[in-house]
Amino acid sequence: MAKTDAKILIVDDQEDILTAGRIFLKQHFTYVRTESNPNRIPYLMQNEHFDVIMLDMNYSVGATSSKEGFDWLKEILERDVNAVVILITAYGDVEIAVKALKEGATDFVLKPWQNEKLLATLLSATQLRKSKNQVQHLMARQQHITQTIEKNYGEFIGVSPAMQKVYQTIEKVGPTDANVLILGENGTGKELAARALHRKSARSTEAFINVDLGAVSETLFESELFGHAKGAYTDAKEDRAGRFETASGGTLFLDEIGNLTLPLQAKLLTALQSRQIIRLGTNKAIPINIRLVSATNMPLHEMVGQGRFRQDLLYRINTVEIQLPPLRERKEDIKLLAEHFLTNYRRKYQKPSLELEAETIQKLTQYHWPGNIRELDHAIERAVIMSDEKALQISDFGFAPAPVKNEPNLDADLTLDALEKLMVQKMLAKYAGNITHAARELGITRTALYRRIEKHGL
Ligand SMILES: Nc1ncnc2c1ncn2[C@@H]1O[C@H](COP(=O)(O)OP(=O)(O)OP(=O)(O)O)[C@@H](O)[C@H]1O
Repeated sequence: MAKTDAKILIVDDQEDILTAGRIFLKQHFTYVRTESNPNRIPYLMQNEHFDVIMLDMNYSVGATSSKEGFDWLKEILERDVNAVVILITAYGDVEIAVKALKEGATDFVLKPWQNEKLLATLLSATQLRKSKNQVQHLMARQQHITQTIEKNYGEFIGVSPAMQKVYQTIEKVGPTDANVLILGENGTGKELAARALHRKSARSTEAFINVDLGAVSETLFESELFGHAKGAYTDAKEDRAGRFETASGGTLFLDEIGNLTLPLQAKLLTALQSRQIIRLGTNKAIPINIRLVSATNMPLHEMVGQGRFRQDLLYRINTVEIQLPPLRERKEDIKLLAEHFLTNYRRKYQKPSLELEAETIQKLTQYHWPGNIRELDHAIERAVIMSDEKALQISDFGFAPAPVKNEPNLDADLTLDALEKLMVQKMLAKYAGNITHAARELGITRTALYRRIEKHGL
């Protein structure tokens, strides 16, 4: 049988125990080290990573209190919180074994041991160590990913009075657990605001989970939000937690909440009211502890009047409302934002000396920015790519979309690309720049639509 790849340390003052352990375990594990002097434990741990440490409880002649063993257990766990320690106890020391488990030991073996039992205990201990290592690795990776995302969703830029008000509200509301509804057109920074609220909260070290409700289909809604058990439906190949569960302890950001149909609004409301969810295909209620932040570009209050949005759901999600102003209503921020994006893209595209001239800034300020800050961001990126000059010219932007006047003449020499551009323009005009609706009618995702807007310079 192949040996298990693991490093085992046995600490015991009885040489016969060490010899027996070494001879037996070396047949099953790649590395076994024995030590009769517990005082060498710190040195050994400093120099080697052990997957499992087997630890005797008594070292002084005649000692039976196990005090030394408990002290060493504590010391080992202080040096490595993920250490997997198996205690070696004398027959009849059940109370001591139970106390040791409570203090962080993983398991115990009785002296003299039966080889088969010892092997089974050590195999599950090495498995546990492997899982602990994986968890640690995943946590480190998640932290790294979170930091990267936070960097992309960095600082808020803007000095306008409207934005000052937004900052003040975020400062006040962030640290509370209040449910917040963020309203504003596409690209005004709603997700940025939601992330800022999370960062300011006591939950900031926990997850920030984002659900784009505009992109979740009616059939997958429950599975996506509440999770499912294996076999709950054809494609449910394994048990899976939903976004509510994953966000537990942290913040759940429900983007595009105005796009939910009435039946789905009812399901969402039930989960929010009861503060628990039931995974699809099970009947066990799982308590959830989330801070809810929602966002939409739809006029939710009007929609309540029209019977398109449930009033009780609105009350549940809007303890505090934050209204993000469109960019055209805070023109004083355009210059700052443009310069901010220019700094980023100068670096990215290695054009360090590119400048924005006063005349270009003035033109940018006059434009109405239907796609708001996201549009400005993309416009600057495109202009930086296109520019051959020292300063960005307004012609590098080309952002004013030509209105779609006539239906395309399909008999004319129209390329597939030109046709795609026309379709995108038409849908954007039809839905007054509402990306979610235009994307839905085109049958593509919002990201895919943004890519096409970018591609065709719309
Ligand atoms: N005040 C701001 N300062 C700097 N960057 C901003 C600001 N507001 C928004 N942005 C940037 O603009 C882009 C769009 O912002 P965000 O995704 O938060 O908008 P949104 O309102 O959630 O959009 P949508 O409704 O389309 O989902 C992001 O890259 C974001 O970092």
